[in-house]
Amino acid sequence: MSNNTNSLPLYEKTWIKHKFSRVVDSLILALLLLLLGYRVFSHDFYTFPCFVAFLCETWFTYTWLLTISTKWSPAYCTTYIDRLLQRVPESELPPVDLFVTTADPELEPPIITINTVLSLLALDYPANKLACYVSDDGCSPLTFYALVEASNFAKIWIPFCKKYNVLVRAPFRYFLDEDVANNNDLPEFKQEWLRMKEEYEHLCHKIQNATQKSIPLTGEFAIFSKSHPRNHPAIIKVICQNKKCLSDKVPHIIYIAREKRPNHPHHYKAGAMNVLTRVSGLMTNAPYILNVDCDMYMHNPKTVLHTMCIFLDSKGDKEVAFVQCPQKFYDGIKDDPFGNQLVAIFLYIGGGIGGLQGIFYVGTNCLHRRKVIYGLSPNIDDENGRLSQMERIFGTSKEFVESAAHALAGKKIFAPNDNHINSFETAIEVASCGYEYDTNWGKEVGWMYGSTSEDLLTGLKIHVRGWRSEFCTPNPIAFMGCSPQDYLVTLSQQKRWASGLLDIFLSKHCPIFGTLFGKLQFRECLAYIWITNWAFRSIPEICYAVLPAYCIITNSSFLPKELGLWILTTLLVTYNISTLTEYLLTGLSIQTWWNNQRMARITTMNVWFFGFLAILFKKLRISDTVFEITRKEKPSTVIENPGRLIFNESPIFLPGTTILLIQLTSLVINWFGWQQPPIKSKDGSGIGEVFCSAYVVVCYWPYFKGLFGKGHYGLPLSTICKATILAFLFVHFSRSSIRG
Ligand SMILES: O=c1ccn([C@@H]2O[C@H](COP(=O)(O)OP(=O)(O)O[C@H]3O[C@H](CO)[C@@H](O)[C@H](O)[C@H]3O)[C@@H](O)[C@H]2O)c(=O)[nH]1
Ligand SMILES: [Mn+2]
Repeated sequence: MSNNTNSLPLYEKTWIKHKFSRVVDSLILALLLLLLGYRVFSHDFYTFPCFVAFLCETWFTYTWLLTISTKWSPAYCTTYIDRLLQRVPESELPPVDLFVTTADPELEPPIITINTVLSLLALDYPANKLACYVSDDGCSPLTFYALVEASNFAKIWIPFCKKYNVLVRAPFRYFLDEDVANNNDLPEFKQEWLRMKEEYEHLCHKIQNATQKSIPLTGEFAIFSKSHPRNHPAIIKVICQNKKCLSDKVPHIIYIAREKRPNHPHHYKAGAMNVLTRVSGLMTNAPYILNVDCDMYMHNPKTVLHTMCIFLDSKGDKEVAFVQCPQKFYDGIKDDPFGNQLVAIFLYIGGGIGGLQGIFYVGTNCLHRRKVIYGLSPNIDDENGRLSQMERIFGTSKEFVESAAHALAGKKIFAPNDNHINSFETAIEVASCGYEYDTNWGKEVGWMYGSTSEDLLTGLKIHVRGWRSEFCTPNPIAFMGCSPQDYLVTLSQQKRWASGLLDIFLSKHCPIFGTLFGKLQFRECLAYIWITNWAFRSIPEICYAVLPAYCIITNSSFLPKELGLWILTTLLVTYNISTLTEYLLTGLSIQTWWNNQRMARITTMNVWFFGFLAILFKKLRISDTVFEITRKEKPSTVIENPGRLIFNESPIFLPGTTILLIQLTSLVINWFGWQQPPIKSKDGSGIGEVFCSAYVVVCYWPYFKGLFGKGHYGLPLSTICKATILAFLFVHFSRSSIRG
């Protein structure tokens, strides 16, 4: 029997053949190609609007090719924890270091961060195998205070969770559901539940008080008195130490604020991750690293066991570099009005990439092998050649180089002991801002520098070395997080992503080189191109959106005639039916589908366009890109009109407003018949152009409401004025272009 179970795999990967969606996707591709062919051979190919339309449609075809290649062969993993636990005794489960990053106590309230930490500490995994490292880029005594208090609460919270097998181990979510207490039959449960709730409220209260009154900077906190968030020495504090190394106590908790000095680039999150990697390397040096952003919490306490099934399976051992888990967002606004819940994209694109060389690393909710982070390639156990150069690669700390050598060799060395945890001096050294000079940190080892999408770049470099990755989707979902609750936050996030991704495409890390000179598989490369080209998409979409208006104003036509028009119509209908079916099959509403379609258009033409400009300016050395941290809402904040777009003076609203005004002008011109006579009698604009223009207006309906909205729901007058001038110029130049 036991022999039998020992030979069973710990995880299985199944490829799904969605016949229907493959047929529909191919049909769309065929229609796109037909349309292009039709245009090339039609007599008006060389008119300006038709030629522009042709260029845009060529781009759409290219994007569609990338899309279907990416989602063609989705695969999902099933993991068997029971087999794992039979095969590997608890005492032999590998240690895991848990990394949490936080950067600003205002934008990321400490109460959110400690909930993340608590959910991780209470994992279903032996506590003596875990160590939680929190990086605080804000160097805030408040965050430190909150962690100290949370570690005290953890002493009762963890046993409670494990005793009653609690599912949601982030208290702020757990206590939302009052029914939990009422539905449980155990008499002592209710009492303990009430006590726990009281203790948690007490904890929140203390943190709240500390936020308002500011903490006296004496004793443990004295060190913060001399610190400024951007100018301070490294601060490392062991908040909690599992001294006796017991499997049912609170894991180690270590607070780290890396050194920061003005004029020293700190590389945002990637820099923080590298400091965490080095400090943990000195202290516990676990062979696996789980990293979670402070705005996510562990929703399935068995997640680490699930991912271990993949890592420890004999197949996965030499090839799987990291295991990425999906996330969902809590408190999403009904019908996803800003298109930021990313449900369908995670399922269809995420699953699709999972079926290729492996899912992308998305920066959070992911377990890495430490040795891969240290630059190891697959199927190589110990790169002896490297050892001589270790100092050049990893920096001058002897202790760290030694620990890295252990990690690379995959030796099961450490029972972490007090000496390691207390090796402060070296820890401070590796957390200093000058430590990385002349080393390979951020270039070949650790998290990669140079893009604000450090996550994708880091994963890409790993794939280029020939590693695979897996998508682990346990049920219930592994992680939950908070998505931006208002539109302005969504904007800054999307802009950072689009620019960071394009930055990768235009750098020496371009995925195409990865396939030509590295081990990046061809279709995986296409998937990377698909994502890193987001910002480029803005240009053809903007052109395509203003074309109908241009045609109405100049009384010309960009739509193909006769058969061509049929092809285009069938194309649009098929595309919309196919995306709608995907949404319905996922259990999403029609309204969600429409909101997502509309926001995709708005986001592409505005936010991604600004992402494109940001990279253009970076390349021209006019300005550099920065990592703008997204604001996380406090758990109880209520927004009065959550689904509605809000606006401010930012130029990011200018393109959208201009596009909308251009359409409205052209519709008015058409209505009153103020067009010029067409150059050739039968080639004027017609009902088709009017329909397209009206469609753009419908997509921009939130902006339309913004024209008349009040307060932050209204577009600022200055933006409307600038957009009016731009729209006027557009009409003027369109008209003179045909006269000239
Ligand atoms: O200088 C910095 C900036 C950010 N962070 C942390 O980075 C994480 C992500 O920042 P957030 O503002 O939440 O950005 P998101 O857009 O939500 O993050 C997504 O996109 C990022 C790349 O743009 C990835 O790093 C993230 O993992 C991914 O969740 C947070 O924990 C921050 O505390 C730092 O530690 N230092
Ligand atoms: Mn986030």
